[in-house]
This record gives sequence, structure tokens and C-alpha cells, in this order.
Amino acid sequence: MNLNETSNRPYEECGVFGVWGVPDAAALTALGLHALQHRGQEAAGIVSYDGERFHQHKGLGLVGEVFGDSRVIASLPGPVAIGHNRYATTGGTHVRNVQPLYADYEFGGLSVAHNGNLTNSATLKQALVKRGCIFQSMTDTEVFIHLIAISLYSNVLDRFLDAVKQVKGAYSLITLTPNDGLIGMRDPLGVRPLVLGRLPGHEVGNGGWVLSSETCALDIIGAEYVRDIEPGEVVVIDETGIRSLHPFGDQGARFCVFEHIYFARPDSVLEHVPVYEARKKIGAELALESGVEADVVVPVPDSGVPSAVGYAAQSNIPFELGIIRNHYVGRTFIEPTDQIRNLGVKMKHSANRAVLAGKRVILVDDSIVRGTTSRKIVDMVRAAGATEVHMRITSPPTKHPCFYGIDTPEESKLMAATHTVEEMAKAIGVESLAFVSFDGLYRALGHNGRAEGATRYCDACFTGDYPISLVDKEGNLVH
Ligand SMILES: O=P(O)(O)OC[C@H]1O[C@H](OP(=O)(O)OP(=O)(O)O)[C@H](O)[C@@H]1O
Ligand SMILES: NC(=O)CC[C@H](N)C(=O)O
Ligand code: SF4
Ligand SMILES: [Mg+2]
Repeated sequence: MNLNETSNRPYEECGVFGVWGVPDAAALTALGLHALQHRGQEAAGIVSYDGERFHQHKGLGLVGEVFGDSRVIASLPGPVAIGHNRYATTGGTHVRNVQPLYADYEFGGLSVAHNGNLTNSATLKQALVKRGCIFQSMTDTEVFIHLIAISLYSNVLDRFLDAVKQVKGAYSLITLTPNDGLIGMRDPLGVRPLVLGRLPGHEVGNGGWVLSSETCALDIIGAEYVRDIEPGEVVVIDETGIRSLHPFGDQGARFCVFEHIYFARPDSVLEHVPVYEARKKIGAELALESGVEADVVVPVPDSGVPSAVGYAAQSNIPFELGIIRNHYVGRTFIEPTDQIRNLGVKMKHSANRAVLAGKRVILVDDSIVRGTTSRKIVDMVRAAGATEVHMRITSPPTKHPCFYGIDTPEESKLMAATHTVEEMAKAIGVESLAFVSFDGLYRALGHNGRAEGATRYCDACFTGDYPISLVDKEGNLVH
């Protein structure tokens, strides 16, 4: 069962960004969010702090829509700001669920931006509501707000640590506090990414620090990549410097392998691995494992492009843009019905007849979820005159839902959960279908097959091996 009331759509997640000690912090944050737009297109928000007051602006829509007017940025003064791009995993697309969340406490204001999903938030919420907490949103993220409020510790950092020790799930957090600075944190297994960067020229007063989901947002503002925040690490940035705490000790790391396969932008570097290179290598592994005679290798844009480059190079078959993507249709379709989603795929992709007619075609994509995209693409490619269509997928079959911040549909809607590979090939209408093997995937990421990779990554949507307990699901609780 999926935790999301609007779960009937393809997956996405969120982007978080924060800057400390720079003029125009909100403007830089808007730029950072713009670079992270691929991580969430549903809503965007920025909260800034000017040393006395917090200011916020949030809205449904793309970053350019919410922050396109310079008067909006001007209404967010201060040298510190945090921002969030949202794609809902818990709590639907409503204004009151837009992040960063903000609350007033006896110590002043506090704002939090969260990428990930908590697996015990419904359980915690039930207890918090019984204690009298009044929730303003339907997000899982809001439990942080209340756990901090009821904590008996006196300083904000201790209250924050008290709160995170009670939650389970995936969370990369950026928290803005009045006295304890900017706090960045990754959950104990580091499922979601978070990196630290620095803008040169702002060192006076310890300024210039940046926290971001991905390195592509550092590049857009000219910040230098410093390092990844470690799994379970808390960094506290204030005028006195930057401190690092490890309140959970070392519990290992289970980074989301699907970030490498699909979510992250190809120009980002995740855990020291350039995403573009990793995707090319996965494509090359796939060509070695399940090569087939053909005339052209064609990517399914966008996310299939780097791996198709790798597949084509390895197989020595020409790479061609046989499917053209309409750039005015977003990354995913939020429409709730299959009928409209089908139309959405047609609007997004069109076949390039000049490349496809009379050719044996290998299509490369990163994943098959419901099969909506593959079915439509294959029909289009055949209608454009392809004589054979072979589909190659750079992830293993997606058989299980994600509960850690990716909005996958419930299991019964995942094509690979209800079909064998042969049945899937028949259903999408291809001559052959192959997925990368687990060992091939992990080799491409620089590991010695899955035996090694499984101790470093979460791959639960492919294996069902969930590294963090699913407390709400086990207790049959939904938000
Ligand atoms: O089997 P389905 O349910 O159709 O979902 C799978 C498709 O969805 C994703 O693409 P998406 O259009 O979201 O984004 P992209 O442009 O980044 O590839 C993914 O890359 C697959 O192409
Ligand atoms: N995709 C995400 O990371 C979403 C964050 C949070 N769970 C929300 O729904 O707002
Ligand atoms: S279940 Fe899949 S998408 Fe979710 S965190 Fe794990 S690998 Fe990533
Ligand atoms: Mg795609």
C-alpha cells in the first residue's frame, strides 16, 4: 500500500537547498532550486532569516512560476535562506503541504526542508495528536516540527537531535534556526543525498556555506563542492564555524541506487561518482549482458540518454535520436487517470521517422514502472517503420514500492510485480526485453557485484529488501 493519497502517478522526489552568510541568500536559493527542478515540480518554497525575522514565500508550481517575480525575492531579505522543491510522498498537492515548513517556538522561529519519507510518521502523528499537537499540514515532515516543540531539552540543537532520534525513514534535512544556525542532516543510512559546498569570497564571518541535494545546484551559483554530508551526520553552520556530529554512530550506508539510475541530474556527482559516467557504464554492462543485432540504438529521452550512449559505444551500433522529446512537457505526468497519462506520453515523445524507418531498433530506458511509457514508445517506433524493436532497461525490474521518498505506485500497478519478463515483452510489444543484472548494475557503480553493492545501497524497489523498518505499513497506518 502506498502512503500517498495521490499515489496514482509516476515517481519523483524532492530537492533541498540552503545558503548561509551571503548577500541575496534568497536569490541564490531560487537559482539552486531551479537547478534541482528535476527533483520535484509540484511546489516550491523559500524561507529566509534576516537576523531578526523569518520571511517565507511558497506556492504550487515550478520554481520559475513561484519565484519569477523579482518582488517576491525582494520580500525574502537576509543572509540565510533555505528552499524546497516538492513532489509529494505523504500528503497531497495542497498549499498547506508546501515546504519548507515553518513554526514559531518559545526560542523563536524554525524552518525545515525535507527530502525523503518517514516510515513511522503516521504512528508518531497519532501519538502527537493525542497529546494535543495541532497539525497544520498532512506531510510526514511536520512530525519534526512537533517533536522539536515538545522536547524537554533547552537548546534548539538538542531538541532537533531528540526529534530525529524518534523518527524512522529517509530524510535529508536542512533546518534554519535563529540561534543555532543552519543545520544539515542525512538519515543514519544516508538514503537521500546531501552535499556541502562553499561560495568563494564569503569567508569573513564564516559565510558562504551551501547545502544542496545535488552538486548541479552548487555549479549554478558558482559554489565549490566541499564534500558529501555523511550518512547520519549532522552539520551545524553558524558564525563560529562548521561543526559535525554523528549522533547515530556508524550504521553503514544504504544510498538509494535509483538516484544513480534515474533521479539525479546527469551533471551531478553522487558519492564521488559522476552520474553521467555511471549511467554510461550501466548501458555498457547491459550491452555486454544482453546484446542483440540491430541497426540503431535509440534512447528514450530524457533519462535513457546517457545509458544509450554507453550501450551504443559498447555494442558498436550507431546512437541515433529516434525519439524526440517535447521540452514543454515535464518530467512526469501528475494526471490521475491512465487515459490522460497515455495522452501525456504522446505529448512528450514523438518518433523520428527518418531514423527509424526500415531499421532494427534497440530502445534504451532506465525503468519500466507501469509500462505506460514503454507501450506508447514501442507503438510509435513501429508506426514510424521500425522492423524490429528490442527494449533494454538500465535497472532491474521494479517489483516493489518505495517508502523512502519516491512516489512509486502501489505494488499491484507495477508491471514487473505482476508479469514475468517474457510477459512484459509481450505486453509492450517488443521482439526482446532485457533488464540489467544486479551484478552488472553494481559493477557499473564501481563495486564487485551485488554482494558488495547490497551493503552500500538501498535497492528495495527491485529486491524487496527494505533497509529501514516500515513501521506505519506494518501497523496498517496511513497518513
Ligand atoms: O513505466 P512508466 O510508468 O511509464 O514509467 C517509466 C518511465 O517514467 C520515467 O520517465 P519520466 O517521463 O518520468 O522522466 P524522464 O524524462 O526524466 O525520463 C522513466 O524514465 C521511464 O521512462
Ligand atoms: N519527495 C519528497 O522527498 C517529499 C518530502 C515529504 N515526504 C513530503 O511529502 O513533502
Ligand atoms: S526503494 Fe528504490 S527508489 Fe526507494 S530508496 Fe530504495 S532504491 Fe531508492
Ligand atoms: Mg523516462
